[in-house]
Amino acid sequence: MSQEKENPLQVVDITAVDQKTAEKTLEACTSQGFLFIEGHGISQEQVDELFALSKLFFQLEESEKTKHTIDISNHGYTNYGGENLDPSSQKKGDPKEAMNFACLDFETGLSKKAIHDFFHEDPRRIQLVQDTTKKLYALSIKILQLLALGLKIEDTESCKGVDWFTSRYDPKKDSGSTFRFLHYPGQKSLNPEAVIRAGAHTDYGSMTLLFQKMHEEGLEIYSPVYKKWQAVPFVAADSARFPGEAPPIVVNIADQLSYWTAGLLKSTIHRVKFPKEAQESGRDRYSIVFFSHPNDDTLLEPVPSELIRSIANRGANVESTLLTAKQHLDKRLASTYGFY
Ligand SMILES: O=C(O)CCC(=O)C(=O)O
Ligand SMILES: [Fe+2]
Repeated sequence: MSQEKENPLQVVDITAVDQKTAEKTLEACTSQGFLFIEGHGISQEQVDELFALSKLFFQLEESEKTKHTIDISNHGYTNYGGENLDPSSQKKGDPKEAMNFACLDFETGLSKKAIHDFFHEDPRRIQLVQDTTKKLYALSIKILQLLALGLKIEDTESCKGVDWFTSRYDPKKDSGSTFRFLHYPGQKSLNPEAVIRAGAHTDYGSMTLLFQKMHEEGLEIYSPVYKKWQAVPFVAADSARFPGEAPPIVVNIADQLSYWTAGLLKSTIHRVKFPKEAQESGRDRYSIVFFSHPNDDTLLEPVPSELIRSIANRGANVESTLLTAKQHLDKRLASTYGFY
């Protein structure tokens, strides 16, 4: 009998940027707001190295890790309880730690800010971070092109429809994009039903890409389709079709793509819990995440598309005044970390 867990999400092969792939991607983003992508071209070897690097970093002494504590630009290390993703219903912060690389320059793949010494101790570490950052940026650009094709965004004087999103993604200009290592320590003694590892939230950027590992599940979405919590399983790589490639990457729509599309694309609520198996094994969860954001000065206005005009009057952001990407991010970070 198959051991495979049920998967409520579509797995889309994004090798080709064409209308067929665009429509499949759009369909997933307008229903669950979450999907898996394969044909992404990132190797298993690279992902294994990333998880090994992340584990090594989190094994450092607390006093070492806190040398680069998270700052107002969302760059640096945050330890247990430092971040509260659901401040309205949780008093305490989340039981997790994270290392963020923010203020990214996508031509170099480096942060414009200082990075913890650990990543410079061996040049291979920083090269791995840089190379991955550039690849994840390129992948998010590809997905944005697919979404623009799926939405049939119209050409304007200044920009072709297919480039509407990506023209707001100048690699040198400031953005809220962040590359992040996450660690949720296993806690055998806790009641799995009661313990949330990352509180319910939507993401703040335009989309998020996420790597997770086998036997370290815990991510759940509040399905806009089924109106209930659904577990996101680990999906193994299809090595016959994609030799050497890492497993399918989880992609989710975040707030800014929802604003841009008057709510047509779903910025789905999600959280991380201790599943029963993790409770029994006491196993930690490691995940690696890329939050893709447009440039700070981008206005979150509806995109020029008939599909969006036809729903604009019932969209999610109809009553709100238009924000820029940076205004939106600052608002969300302020409540997450208790800034200001
Ligand atoms: O670790 C995960 O699976 C989810 C992380 C997450 O949702 C976030 O950091 O926004
Ligand atoms: Fe998230």
